[in-house]
Amino acid sequence: MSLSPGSSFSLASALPNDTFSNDASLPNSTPPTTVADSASMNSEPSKLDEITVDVDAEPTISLPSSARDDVPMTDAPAQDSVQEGESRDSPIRPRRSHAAPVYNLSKLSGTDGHGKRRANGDVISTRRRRTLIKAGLMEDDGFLEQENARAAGRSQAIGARDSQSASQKSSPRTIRRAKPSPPPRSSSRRATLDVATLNRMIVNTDRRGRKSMEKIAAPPPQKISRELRRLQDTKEFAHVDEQPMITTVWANGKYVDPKEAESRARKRVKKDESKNDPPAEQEETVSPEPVTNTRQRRVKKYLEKGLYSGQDAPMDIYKGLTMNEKKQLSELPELIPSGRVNKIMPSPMFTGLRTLIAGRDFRLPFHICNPLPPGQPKPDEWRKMTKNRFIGDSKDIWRKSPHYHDMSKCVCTPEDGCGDNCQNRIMLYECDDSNCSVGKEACTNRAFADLTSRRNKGGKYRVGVEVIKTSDRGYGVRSNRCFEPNQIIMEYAGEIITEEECERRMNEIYKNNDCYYLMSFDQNMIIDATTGSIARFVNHSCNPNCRMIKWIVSGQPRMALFAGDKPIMTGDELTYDYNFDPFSSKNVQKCLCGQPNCRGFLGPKPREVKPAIKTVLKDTVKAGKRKLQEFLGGEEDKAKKPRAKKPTLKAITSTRGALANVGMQLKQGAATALKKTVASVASKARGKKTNGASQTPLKGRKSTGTIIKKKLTTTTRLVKTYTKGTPKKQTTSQTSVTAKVTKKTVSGKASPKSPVKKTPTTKVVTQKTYSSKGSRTPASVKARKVISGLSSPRKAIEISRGIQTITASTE
Ligand SMILES: C[S@@+](CC[C@H](N)C(=O)[O-])C[C@H]1O[C@@H](n2cnc3c(N)ncnc32)[C@H](O)[C@@H]1O
Repeated sequence: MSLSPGSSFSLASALPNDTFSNDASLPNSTPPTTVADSASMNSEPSKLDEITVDVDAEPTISLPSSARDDVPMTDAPAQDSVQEGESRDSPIRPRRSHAAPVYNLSKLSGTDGHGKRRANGDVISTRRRRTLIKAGLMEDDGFLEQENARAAGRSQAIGARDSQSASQKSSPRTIRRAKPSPPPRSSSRRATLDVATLNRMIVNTDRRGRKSMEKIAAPPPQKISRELRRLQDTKEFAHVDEQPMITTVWANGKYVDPKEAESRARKRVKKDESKNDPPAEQEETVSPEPVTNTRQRRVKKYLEKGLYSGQDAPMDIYKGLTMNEKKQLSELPELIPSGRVNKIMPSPMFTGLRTLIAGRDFRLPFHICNPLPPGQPKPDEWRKMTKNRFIGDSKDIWRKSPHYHDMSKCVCTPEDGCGDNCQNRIMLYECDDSNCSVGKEACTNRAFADLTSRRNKGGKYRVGVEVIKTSDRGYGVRSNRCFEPNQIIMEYAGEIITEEECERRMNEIYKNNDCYYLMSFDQNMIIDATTGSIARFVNHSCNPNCRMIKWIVSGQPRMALFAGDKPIMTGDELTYDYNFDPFSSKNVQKCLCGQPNCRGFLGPKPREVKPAIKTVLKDTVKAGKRKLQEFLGGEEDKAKKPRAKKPTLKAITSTRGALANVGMQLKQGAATALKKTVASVASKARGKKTNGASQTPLKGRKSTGTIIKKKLTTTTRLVKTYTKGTPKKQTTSQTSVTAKVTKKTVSGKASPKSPVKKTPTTKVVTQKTYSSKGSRTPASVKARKVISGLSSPRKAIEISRGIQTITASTE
């Protein structure tokens, strides 16, 4: 093998400390097999061998094809080169003639001095050894040549070769090529590289190429999970099915038997065939071709005009609209006419254009609880509290003040169920085991207990209310469910404070507030629900659907919001009449309840009613007196005079309802209000009975006469109360209380003036207590206190500033 002088390169081989496999330990045991070996064996140590490669002598570098077939590709060039330089017939060489060429790469690359790796039992040479089997390097016989040529001045080598071949061949191409090639580059980056570097480059190139080839040939194994690795040798992994796979077909949740399906399909085909079969005479002529799929595709029918047929979009959608509506319409991009007329299923919106523009409120079905999604905004200052808490001196005052234990006791029977006639109910006392013998199951006068158990069960439906943000009145409360008339909804709970504390808070803490949450309570104390229950968010309305009522529960007064006389539907905003006392004109707030009877501002009930009441009262007093006279006279001279015809009333609904009606009648100024009231009570009672709305069993009700008497005397007493006392402060509480007094009177057959003396029953005793010690009567105390509070000295008035008076609550 020889290279032209110009194209020769030096092949450095590590000779003295060559780390070639056996060289260090057994120099003679393994004969040199490569150029490097032979060179190293025959040359002086630490001397670079210079191998001259003749680039032009192509046959010497690339084996003849015949020879290549016989010899492994990797070995051929090396062997050839050996054959050239050495004796092929050497007794030692042939044995290893097929060995791959080995290069001492560390030596070649100059990294032989970098370090050594010690192995057990090895005699470590002083140099690091690195063996590279140049397998594949010579696979392409032109590769080495090209690399060498490139490294040692490719242009020169190729030029030389080209010129030679050009002289040999005379094809036009070769002629063209024979043109004088540009002079070889005198300086090239690679040309100046030493052999070691070049070799390293060759090796690297080879390694990279081989790797990439390997990658293409066999992509790197994908990472598989441990479980799969364990399964690798299983048949399942290899997708080898030992048993035949049974596939089942299911349609509409039913197993489809393939045989059955097949037979059915066959039958269907037959049917179709028979349908499509030509007449018998033609049958003979038709060749028996196999029928493939004779089923015809069904033609789809589209509905051109459907539900809204005849409601084509108007060409001029602005026609007939007002200017404002036109403007609004033009702002709705989806309604801008596109020019296309929708002929298929026109939308009904074209007929409801106005509705679409204006929008329309709708009401959910009554049984749908549709709570707001969580995360609604809540006022920062609100701290929720579901039970009353005494603050400061209020506790001591409360302790010292009279309590209401044993002040009312009902005599209902389980059949009565503590209905409308229940003494406790009438007195606004909640029944419990201490004052009611009917029992938990049958008693229907345990609203607060019911509320507690309902809330304890939890859930939005049971709570039944939620805080909403109104458009103009701040927060409000709406129902999440339906409530029956007079059903308890929620308790108004908060901090119970004294008047002094209230005043302090008003002057110091709430002085800049727009909203007040102060409610007149009991014993001249106030519930401040700034920290309190949800009920504090209930807004005012001049035509409310709820009432705030104070009840005595286990001897303690408690306030709660109750549904009014009408049921409350899901989604209704809950309101009650604040009967607000703004104290000064500065505090007067505009009422935004939007009711037809709105008073225009948040304030007490109008005083204009007074004269009317006075007039009415006078008349009513007269009428009442007359009635009473008649009644009492009738009682006394029963035998002498025939009694007035009694209405056939068997039950009444509630005293409160009746009295509300009375109030209404008084406002109308009718002197005959009494009669009408009685009539309305009677009719209402009848109605309730018919409808079954009342929870009171009718069985236990007393005689009609008694009930009517009660009502009659009630009215009388009411009138007297107003006449004697402070008619301005008419309240339902008063009426309720008065009703009791009257009832006593009736049952005791005593005069209204001295009901106590003539009350023989337990009921009467209780009532007597109230009437004789008016200040101790819970409801009357409450009512009177408020009344006196409103007309009391300045301080009291100041304190009541912004307080929703109890009169409002109990209405
Ligand atoms: C007890 S708070 C009711 C809850 C209050 N809306 C809130 O956002 O907290 C009473 C205050 O609500 C407002 N309010 C209640 N009802 C109103 C009505 N009908 N019109 C105007 N404002 C009302 C007034 O500012 C009043 O002082």
